[in-house]
Amino acid sequence: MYPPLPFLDRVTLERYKVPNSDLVLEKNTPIYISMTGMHYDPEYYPDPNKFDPERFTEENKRNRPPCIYFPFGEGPRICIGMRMGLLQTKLAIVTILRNYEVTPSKNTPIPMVIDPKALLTTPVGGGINLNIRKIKLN
Ligand code: HEM
Repeated sequence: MYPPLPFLDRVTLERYKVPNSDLVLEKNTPIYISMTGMHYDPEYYPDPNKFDPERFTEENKRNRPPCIYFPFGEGPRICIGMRMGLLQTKLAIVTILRNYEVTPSKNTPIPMVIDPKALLTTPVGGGINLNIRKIKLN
């Protein structure tokens, strides 16, 4: 749910009237799109701070409108390294979880508090404390 990059930036190439509103964006207006805001919008993600992997079943993904979950951006400038990023992340998680048990500690912030001054999505304090225990394989 937490996008590592919390927002996308764009610039209008021409004057644009936002449909169903009086808002007009002049040419060359910088636009910032909050991915964190979209990913935590209770209209699409009820109880957004709850850990609920069911949100990402194929059926639930299909039923959401586009651009409601887009951690790699969207459109012609979507992240070119998306597949590599997903692969690396899954490999890292599997490599850790096959050797270690990871559990919250008494110092784990739940929910995580995001540093409002950080450019990237970063917890306040710069990290998340967890208990890590090596799994003994027979
Ligand atoms: C979990 C990992 C990653 C995340 C969450 C991520 C996220 C993003 C996001 C949000 C954008 C902006 C897209 C937009 O404006 O619509 C972007 C752009 C980009 N990313 Fe990634 N990225 C990841 C990994 C990678 C990797 C592994 C590479 C290269 C090997 C990469 C290369 C790029 C490049 C070159 C762009 C600019 C694309 C353009 O402007 O045409 N990213 N990424």
